[in-house]
Amino acid sequence: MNFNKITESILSSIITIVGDKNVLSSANSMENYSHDETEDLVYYPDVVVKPGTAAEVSQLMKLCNDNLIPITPRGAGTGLAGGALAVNGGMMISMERFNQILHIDEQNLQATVEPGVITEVFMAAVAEKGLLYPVDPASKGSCFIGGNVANCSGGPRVVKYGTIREYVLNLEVVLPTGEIIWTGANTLKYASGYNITQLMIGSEGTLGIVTKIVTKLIPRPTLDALMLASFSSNEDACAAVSAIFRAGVIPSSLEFMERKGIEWVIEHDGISFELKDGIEAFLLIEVDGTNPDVIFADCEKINEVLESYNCKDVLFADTATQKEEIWRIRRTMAVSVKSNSVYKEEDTVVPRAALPKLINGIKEIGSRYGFSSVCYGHAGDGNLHVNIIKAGMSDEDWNNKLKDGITEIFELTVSLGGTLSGEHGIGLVQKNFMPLKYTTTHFNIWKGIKAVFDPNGILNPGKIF
Ligand SMILES: O=C(O)CC[C@@H](O)C(=O)O
Ligand SMILES: [Zn+2]
Repeated sequence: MNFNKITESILSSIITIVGDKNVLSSANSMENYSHDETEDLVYYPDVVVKPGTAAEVSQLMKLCNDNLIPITPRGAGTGLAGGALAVNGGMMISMERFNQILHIDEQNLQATVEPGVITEVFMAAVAEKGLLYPVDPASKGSCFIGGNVANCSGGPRVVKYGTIREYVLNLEVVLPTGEIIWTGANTLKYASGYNITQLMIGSEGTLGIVTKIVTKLIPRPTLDALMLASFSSNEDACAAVSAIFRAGVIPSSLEFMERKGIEWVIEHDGISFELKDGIEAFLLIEVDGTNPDVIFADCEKINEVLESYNCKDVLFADTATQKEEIWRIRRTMAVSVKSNSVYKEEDTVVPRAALPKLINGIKEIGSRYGFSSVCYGHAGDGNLHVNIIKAGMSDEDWNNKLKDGITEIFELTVSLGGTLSGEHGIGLVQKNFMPLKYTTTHFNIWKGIKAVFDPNGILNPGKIF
């Protein structure tokens, strides 16, 4: 695609639309927008623009569409697949000024929220009304709900409550042509033609820019119980996962952590936690609800399963502080791994009973290619975050051989019935692996959809496929 540069006259049109205080163009002022949380990739846009209304987004889109200027939509920049990087320069549209919770509708258990609201801020606002919005990725304290929509985010509670897909009812979207539409209806059911709302979710800013989100809310569970089970092997821990569901329990979280990940959290975050010798893997298991007898019975069932899968020890968190500490270990793991080592992160997902084969395969591939990995993630969803660590690998192997190792990891994932990303998206860094799973037919369908929404291909070019 041949894009045009932003001329002086286009720049002055941009300033007319949003005002000059909402336009950044010096390298210094754009530094924060030149990267996200994906490894060490840096791409500067030519200009960062911060509109405040859907009408302004519409005018910006029209301007870029008419002049063939690429647009990169941007949330909080916490993405892990390079989806918000301005790989073609051009205009970055930052949604940070869309930061209002517009309405919490307690009659219908719904809320209308702008995309630049921090996920945790939204969760807290609905919690005040006794309600739950359960989609809480590890970065909930800094990510935007709009970015969560774009990436189809999940987090630890997906196993019981589902991804953001289950919570978005309707979206206001600005299309690259400048048209503004509502994608569906504020209803719990939708059988009225192709579902554009669902198509937008996970489209990684390639089809339109979301300017309002209507979400479903649910009543808050009042009770929870948390346990941390330790195992002497990854395989035992992973094998116990599907057995917990077979025993009739759906935990509200079921997370896997390798020992090395916890060691790095302790080192990086100063968390005090006793790691016993011989323990290699952990399952963090939470159940929630409103009936203490049911929660107690669920914990008993889980305990029985854990015993039969060679669990070495189960720590029940007694107090809110202890629960918070255990969750902090899990939630800070991504940041700790990142600050400890150069890494490359994969987001493999398989049907959950295939987890033991996946983790064993990843380690076996690593030993053949000479890389180590730290794995953790949402075991209840069959979703493992595989952090491949550079330490111990030569620059040459890292640059030349690693790609083959990652290809093998994805081939294994696909052979186990899985796919490339469970919740981080494809963005820039995973797109070359897409043919390992998807055929020309899939690519043709995607390209056809893209052309209908974005005939000039200006919106987030170079992402997904
Ligand atoms: O929320 C994030 O930023 C991503 C890290 C996340 O996938 C995790 O499970 O730790
Ligand atoms: Zn995750």
